[in-house]
Amino acid sequence: MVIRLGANQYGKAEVRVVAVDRSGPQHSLVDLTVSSSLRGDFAAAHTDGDNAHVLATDTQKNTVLAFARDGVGPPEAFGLRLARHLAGAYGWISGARVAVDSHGWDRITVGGQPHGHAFRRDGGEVRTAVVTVDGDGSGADAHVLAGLRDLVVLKTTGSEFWGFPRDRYTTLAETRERILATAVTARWRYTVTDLDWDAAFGTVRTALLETFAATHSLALQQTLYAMGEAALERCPEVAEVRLSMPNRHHFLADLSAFGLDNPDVVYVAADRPYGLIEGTVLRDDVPPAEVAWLGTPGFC
Ligand SMILES: O=c1[nH]c(=O)c2[nH]c(=O)[nH]c2[nH]1
Repeated sequence: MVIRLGANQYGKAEVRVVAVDRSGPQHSLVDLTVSSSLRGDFAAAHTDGDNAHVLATDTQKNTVLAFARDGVGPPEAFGLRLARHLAGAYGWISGARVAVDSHGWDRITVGGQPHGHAFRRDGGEVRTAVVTVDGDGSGADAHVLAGLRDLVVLKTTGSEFWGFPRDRYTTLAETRERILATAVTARWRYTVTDLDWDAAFGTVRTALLETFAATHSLALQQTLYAMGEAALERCPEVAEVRLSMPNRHHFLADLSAFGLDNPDVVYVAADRPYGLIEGTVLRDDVPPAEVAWLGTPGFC
């Protein structure tokens, strides 16, 4: 029997970095959580404790902070800079993955005027980017995923669920009227590495939101597909969209014990369990790039 080291990667997870631009009277800030992972020949560190190939995770953290000194820009661009640098740092490093979560802040309004240096955290939604450089960081081997998570949406009508099979365990009533609510996690893969990242992100996010609202839903699965389809239609640089959408069930409350009817007014917002609807929508004329998704946990 031979025991050997299999796939491995290592890096610094969740470096929290806030970079402030004070160059004008209206300050701006970016608030990031950055995780780096390196792939390559690190066998000796595992088998012999030989750290000659180990770019310390502390160094990786410092690199994140140092790179933020020069301005950050969109998370995709920051991830590309970092991943290219890390992948090219030493010959034994064969690739780098950098994940960047961007936390939004809104300017506080005082007396109707946007304040220059006071901000309010803008809810739970997070913009995400994952850059993978497979190779020495020089170019064509880079992949960019953009995305978002915890985009919480709800519609009060335009959602039905019926026509599903019934067996001896089925109790769910068919419905032609229900609340549809979810917290969208989405990641999409670009076919390019040079793009107006903020504009493309805005296009896809708007496509997701508008389609959630506009689709008369017969199932969350149908809404998911329509959202992915709209993203691909509106952003030609996107090859595939992966979506994970928990069905945040809202059950009509039974008020009959109180002698009250309930004509679609009062709902119990259930916490768990929840349906979990996940899917990929993709162009079939673009080659897959599984390396872009390596290390991305869960469905997307
Ligand atoms: O949109 C839905 N899809 C399902 O698969 C499902 N299953 C369920 O119980 N409710 C729902 N709703």
